[in-house]
Amino acid sequence: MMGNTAKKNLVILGSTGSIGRSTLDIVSRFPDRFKVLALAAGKNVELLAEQIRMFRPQYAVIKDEKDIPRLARLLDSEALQVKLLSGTDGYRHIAALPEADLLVSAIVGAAGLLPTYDAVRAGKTIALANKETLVIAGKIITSEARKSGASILPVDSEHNAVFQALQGHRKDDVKRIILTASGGPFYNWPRDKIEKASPDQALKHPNWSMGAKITIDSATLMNKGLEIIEAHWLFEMPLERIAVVIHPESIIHSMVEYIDGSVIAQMAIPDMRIPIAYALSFPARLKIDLPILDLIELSRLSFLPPDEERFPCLRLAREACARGGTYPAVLNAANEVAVQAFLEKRIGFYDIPEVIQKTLEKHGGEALESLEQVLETDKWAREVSASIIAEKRR
Ligand SMILES: NC(=O)C1=CN([C@@H]2O[C@H](COP(=O)(O)OP(=O)(O)OC[C@H]3O[C@@H](n4cnc5c(N)ncnc54)[C@H](OP(=O)(O)O)[C@@H]3O)[C@@H](O)[C@H]2O)C=CC1
Ligand SMILES: CC(=O)[C@@H](O)[C@H](O)COP(=O)(O)O
Ligand SMILES: [Mn+2]
Repeated sequence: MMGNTAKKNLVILGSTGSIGRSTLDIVSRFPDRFKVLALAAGKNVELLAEQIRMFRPQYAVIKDEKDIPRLARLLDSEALQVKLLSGTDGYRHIAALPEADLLVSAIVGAAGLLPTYDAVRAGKTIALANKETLVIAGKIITSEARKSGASILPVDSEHNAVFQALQGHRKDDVKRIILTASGGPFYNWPRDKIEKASPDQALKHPNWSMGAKITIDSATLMNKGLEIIEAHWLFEMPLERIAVVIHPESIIHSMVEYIDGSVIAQMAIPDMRIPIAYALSFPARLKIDLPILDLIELSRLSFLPPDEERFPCLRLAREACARGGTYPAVLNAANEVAVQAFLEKRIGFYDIPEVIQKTLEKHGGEALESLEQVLETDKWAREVSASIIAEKRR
């Protein structure tokens, strides 16, 4: 039982990533409020070792077992008290530790699904950054959360904004959710220029500093497509009542429109430590020393409609959500494969939506019944999209 003065025991999946590092920045500012129980990284052994030395968790997990000896060598004898685990079993073990109060789910991609699912089944509070989990298995995750009593607190800036704008209001009074999108680096580029965009250009997000995968998703607008599906599950909102507006300044992080015409927006500087702090401390707020939002200096905020002709991923995501069942899992897996291929310069920018569309066209589609089915669909879609890419390169 958490008292007012008890520290929250945190498990942080993806601690070496952009969200993980921002989370640890917040934790380091509030040593009286939070204790790091477990950390989990992918391959960044050096950074994980540094984090272990600094935060002294009881558990740490790395993806490959073969990296454990190198990780152990980087630790001093005191830090070596940590129990080192590896792989999916390790992530799943720490996700459901009985002594954990809150799990930060910040592994990128479908790899975050199983540990997040375990935390949900264990009835934990989950600060959810890993949107892919809800995209591919939203029905299963939300239904398990209802059964176990798990709370899912959104970290994704738009969903965190919507969550804030919903506080103190009646769900029945909501007319629409309006998600803002920066539009990415290419929102005002013509199609023929976007077509030749390089990974380096796509990785230059105008407002946010994030991991490579989500940054490319922002450039294609697939990020907003995934966020529509995420909002659909998180807020039980029908697809047709989730709108997207391009807002290049990323100051309004999203809005809720009510039946009386009131629109409640959450605004802040684009810094993920703000939504992370809110999720970590909800319903309280933490006093964080960050630059203020200076509206006079900003002077204007702008809004434009999204262009699905230049950014077809938005349409593909909406269609996959409308078709439902296993389609969003196919969309997500094909996107992960295509984004990786783009980053490795094996395909061009507009090959991303093409690969996703072709993969979706090959899919039969089933009603979503089980986690196993999600994993099988994910595997199938990865194989199909990889073969479409291989065929294109022949
Ligand atoms: N960054 C942001 O501002 C935002 C991110 N999100 C979401 O949060 C999640 C994380 O994003 P972000 O922090 O940017 O991503 P990063 O790429 O910066 O970090 C990803 C983290 O996941 C780990 N990881 C990668 N692959 C695997 C794997 N197969 N198994 C286990 N761990 C793995 C990485 O480990 P390592 O580096 O050690 O290999 C790293 O710790 C994504 O789902 C993203 O959509 C949502 C809103 C905003
Ligand atoms: C910070 C965050 O939540 C990201 O999802 C961000 O919103 C990406 O920016 P886009 O609006 O460009 O997708
Ligand atoms: Mn977002």
